[in-house]
Amino acid sequence: MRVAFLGPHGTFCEQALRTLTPEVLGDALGDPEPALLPIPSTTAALDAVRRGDADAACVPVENSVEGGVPATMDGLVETPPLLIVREILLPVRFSVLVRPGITAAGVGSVASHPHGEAQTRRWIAEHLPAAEVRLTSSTAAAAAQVAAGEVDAAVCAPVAAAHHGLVELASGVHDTGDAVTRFVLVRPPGTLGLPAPTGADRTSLAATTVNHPGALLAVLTEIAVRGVDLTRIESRPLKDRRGEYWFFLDGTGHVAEPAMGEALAALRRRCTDVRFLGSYPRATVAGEETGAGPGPGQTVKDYTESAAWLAALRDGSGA
Ligand SMILES: O=C(O)C(=O)C[C@]1(C(=O)O)C=C[C@@H](O)C=C1
Repeated sequence: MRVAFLGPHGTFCEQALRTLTPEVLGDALGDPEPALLPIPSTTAALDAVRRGDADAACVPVENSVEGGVPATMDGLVETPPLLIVREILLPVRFSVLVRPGITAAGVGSVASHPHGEAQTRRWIAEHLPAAEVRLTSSTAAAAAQVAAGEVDAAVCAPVAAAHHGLVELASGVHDTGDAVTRFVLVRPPGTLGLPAPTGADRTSLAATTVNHPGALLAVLTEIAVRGVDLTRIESRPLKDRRGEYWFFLDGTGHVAEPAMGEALAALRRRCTDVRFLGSYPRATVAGEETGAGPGPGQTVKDYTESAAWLAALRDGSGA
């Protein structure tokens, strides 16, 4: 199997993918040791899976400082559908890499991925105020441009130095400590089925609805009344219908569980379009709280018991 990732070698995306153990990869993809395939953009990585040139892709979806990655969100709602089967949380720490012999005084230009630039903007303004800032398709692409002599410095992962023959001019240059980027592993639905529920899962979906007063509130209410803990909401324009949006919603729970299943069915009735993007084990970083549990009447046991009670009413055996 081949897993596409945002390349070239040395990206945070590659590091995230490499944190997955053979056991997890075997479980998620059916192959514990897939070949890793660097692809120059998130869009191209998702396209490669849709075309069958790759069997899965690892792509960045959001960063705790800069927010969602628009190209990934737009790519996830395209068709044919792709299924998120794992999420990976990677703490991100940036270095400034240069060709050997270059000093800060010799840096006239500095390059990074837009999310990398956003997380180091203050540092760059203070330490390289005269440098022209250039944006690249990934942080490692910036390192490759430095190696090729096209730009003087790259703001990227320290591991990119070894891949591109560069040296560290500065390390720990991020403006906010403890930044985390969330990546997802996607594959086509079908063959392997969904990841099994673990009891600590997340479900991702995208929904769009016609505009009327309270339309979004109604969507959120369907989720809230079933005790699903909403962990993210973000919107992207529909693009071909001005003023209409995809709402990207993440909530705790698995589609196989009654609360999430019922919430999805309700959204299907209420929304113009709903895309199920996947149910997969929830990742946490060290020391992170997992959030509040279900409220009164909202546990899986509560749902199962009330469904059994209703079934008995319907078949005449209960009252
Ligand atoms: O360019 C990379 O190295 C990536 O993996 C992409 C990405 C992102 O899209 O947020 C990942 C982590 C960092 O937040 C900066 C860039």
